[in-house]
Amino acid sequence: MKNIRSTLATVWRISAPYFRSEDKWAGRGLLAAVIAIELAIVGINVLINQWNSRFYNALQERDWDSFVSEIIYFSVLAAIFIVLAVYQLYLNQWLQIRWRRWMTAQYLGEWLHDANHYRMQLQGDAADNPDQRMTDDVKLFVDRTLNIGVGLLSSIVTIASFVTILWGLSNAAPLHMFGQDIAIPGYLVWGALIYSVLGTILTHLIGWPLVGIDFRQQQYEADFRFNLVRVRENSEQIALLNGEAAERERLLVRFGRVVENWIAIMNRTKKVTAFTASYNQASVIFPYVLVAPAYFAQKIQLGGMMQTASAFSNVQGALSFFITIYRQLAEWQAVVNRLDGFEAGIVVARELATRENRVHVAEGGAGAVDLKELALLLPNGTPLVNANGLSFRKGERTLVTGPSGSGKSTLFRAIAGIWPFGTGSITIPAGATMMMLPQRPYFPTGSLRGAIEYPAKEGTFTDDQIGNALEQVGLPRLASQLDEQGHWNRTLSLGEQQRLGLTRALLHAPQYLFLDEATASLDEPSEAALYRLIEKKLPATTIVSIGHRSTLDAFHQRNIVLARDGDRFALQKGKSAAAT
Ligand SMILES: Nc1ncnc2c1ncn2[C@@H]1O[C@H](COP(=O)(O)OP(=O)(O)OP(=O)(O)O)[C@@H](O)[C@H]1O
Repeated sequence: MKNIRSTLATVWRISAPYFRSEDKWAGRGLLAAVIAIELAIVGINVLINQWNSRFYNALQERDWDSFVSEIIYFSVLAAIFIVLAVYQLYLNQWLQIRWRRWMTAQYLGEWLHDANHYRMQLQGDAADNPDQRMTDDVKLFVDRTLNIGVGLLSSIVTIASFVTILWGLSNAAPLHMFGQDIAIPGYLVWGALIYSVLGTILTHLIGWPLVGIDFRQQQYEADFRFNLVRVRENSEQIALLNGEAAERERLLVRFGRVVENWIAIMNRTKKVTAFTASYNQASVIFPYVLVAPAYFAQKIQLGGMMQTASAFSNVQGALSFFITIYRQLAEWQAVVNRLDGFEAGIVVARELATRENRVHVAEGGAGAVDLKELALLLPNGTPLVNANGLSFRKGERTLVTGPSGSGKSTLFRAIAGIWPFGTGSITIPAGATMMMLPQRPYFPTGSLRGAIEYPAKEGTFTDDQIGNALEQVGLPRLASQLDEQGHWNRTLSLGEQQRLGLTRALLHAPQYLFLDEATASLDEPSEAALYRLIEKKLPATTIVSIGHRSTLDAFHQRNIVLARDGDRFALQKGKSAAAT
C-alpha cells in the first residue's frame, strides 16, 4: 500500500509539470475531452442496459411496434457510440503525442544543459541509458499513465452506475429458492462482487510470477541488444583479433537467457490463459444461473433477465479491470521508477555544478587563465592532483606532462568547467573563446561540412575557408567531399580525425586552445608540421598541450610537470615556471 502511494506520488510529480506548462490549455482540454468521452461511453452502456430489458420484453411479447422502435433507438445509440469510440482514441493519441513532445523537449533541455549529461555519467549507474529514458520510457509513461488513469476512472463510474442498477434488479427479482423468496438485499451485487473478487484473487495467485518473469525478459532482451551494439561498434577490433567465434558464443549464451525466460513466460501464460478463459466463459452463464430461479418462478420477464446479465457483465468487467491491466501495472511501475531515477540524476548533476563545495570557475582576471588553490578529487573523494598557482598567460604556449593517470586530462576538464569534484578556483578572462581538442575528436554524423564546423552552425564558414584549412592540415582531398554524408568517426583514420580536429581549431581561431594528446596519432614530422601551422596561423592564441613526446618541447615556451606528491599528484617544484 505504501508502495502504491509512493508510486502515485512519483507519477504526480512527473506528470503535473506538463499540465502547468505553456501547453497546459491544450493538455487540460484534451484530458477533459478524453475523460468526458469515457464517461459518456459509460452513460451509453447504461442506456443500452436499460434497452436490453425493453427489447427482450418486446421479443417475448411478440410486440412488432416496440421491436421496431427499439431497433431504431439502438441504432441511434450505436451511432453515437461509434463517434465517441473514434474520438476517444483519436483525442487520447493526440494528448499522448503532445505530452510526450513536451516531456522529451524538457528532458533534452535539462540533459543537454551545461554539461549535465557529462556529470550524470560521473554518478555511475544511477541514471544509466538516458537514450532509453527519453525514448521508450517517456512513451510508455505517457501511454500507461493516461490509459490506466482513465481506465480506472471509467471502471469506478461503471461500477457505481451498474451496482445501483443491479441493486434495483435484485429487489425486482428476489432470490427464489425452494418455493419461496429469500430476502437478501442486493444479492446480485454481492454475487457479482464475490465472483469478481474471487477471480481477481485467483488470477493474482496464478499470474503473479509473470510480473518478475516479464521484467527479466526486458532485461535479457536489453542485454542481448546492448552486446550486439558493442560488437557493431568494435567490429574492426573483433575482426582483427578473429574474435567472431568468441562473440558468437557469448551472444548465443545471452540469447539463450532470452529463450529460457521466454519458455517460462509461455508456461505461466498457459496456466493464466486456462484460468481466464474458463473464468470468462463462466461469466457468460453465471448471471443467468443467479436469476434463473426468479425467472422460472415467473417473478421477472425475459427483459429483466437479459438486463441483469448485461448489468452483471458490466460490473464484473469493471471489477476485472485490475486483472486485465495486471501486467501493465508492473511495467508502469518500473517505467515510473526509471524516469524518477533519471530526474533525480539530473537534479544531482545540477547540484554538483552549483554546490558550494566544488571547483569554482568564474570570469575575470587580466588576460590569463589562473588556477588558485586548485585541488582536484576523483568522484569518490580520493585526492587526484593539486595545481595551485598555475597560470596560462595570453599568447603563451605551455606543455603539460606527467605520468599516465596523473590527472592531466582532468585538469583540462576542470578548466572547461565540467569537472566539479575538488576545491579552489579557476579564473578565465571575460568573454574568452576556448576550445578543447581531445585525442579522439567528436564528429556528428551528417555532412562533412557540418562535422568540421561543429559546434558552430553549418554554413558559418565559406567553402573557401574550409578548403584552405583542410589543405593546410594536409587533407586537401576532403575539400571536394564537404556535402557528403557520413559517420566520420568511423570512416576516417584516427590521424585524419586529429587533422580534421585541427581544421576546426583553425576555423574557429579560439583565444585559448587546449590540446589533449590531440596529435598523438601522427608521426613526429607531421605533428611538428601541424604545431608550426598553429604557431603561424594562431599567433595570438594561448596554447596548452598535453603530450608525452619530448619533441613537443620545441614548440612550447614552458613545460609543466605533474609528479607524485604523497597521496596525489602536484606541480613539480622548480619545473612549473621554468622556460625550456
Ligand atoms: N569519471 C571518472 N570516474 C572515476 N575516475 C576517473 C574518472 N575520470 C578519470 N578518472 C581517474 O582519474 C585519474 C586521472 O585521469 P586522467 O584522464 O586525468 O589522467 P591523465 O593524466 O590524462 O592520463 P593519460 O596520460 O593516461 O591520458 C585516472 O586514474 C582515472 O582512472
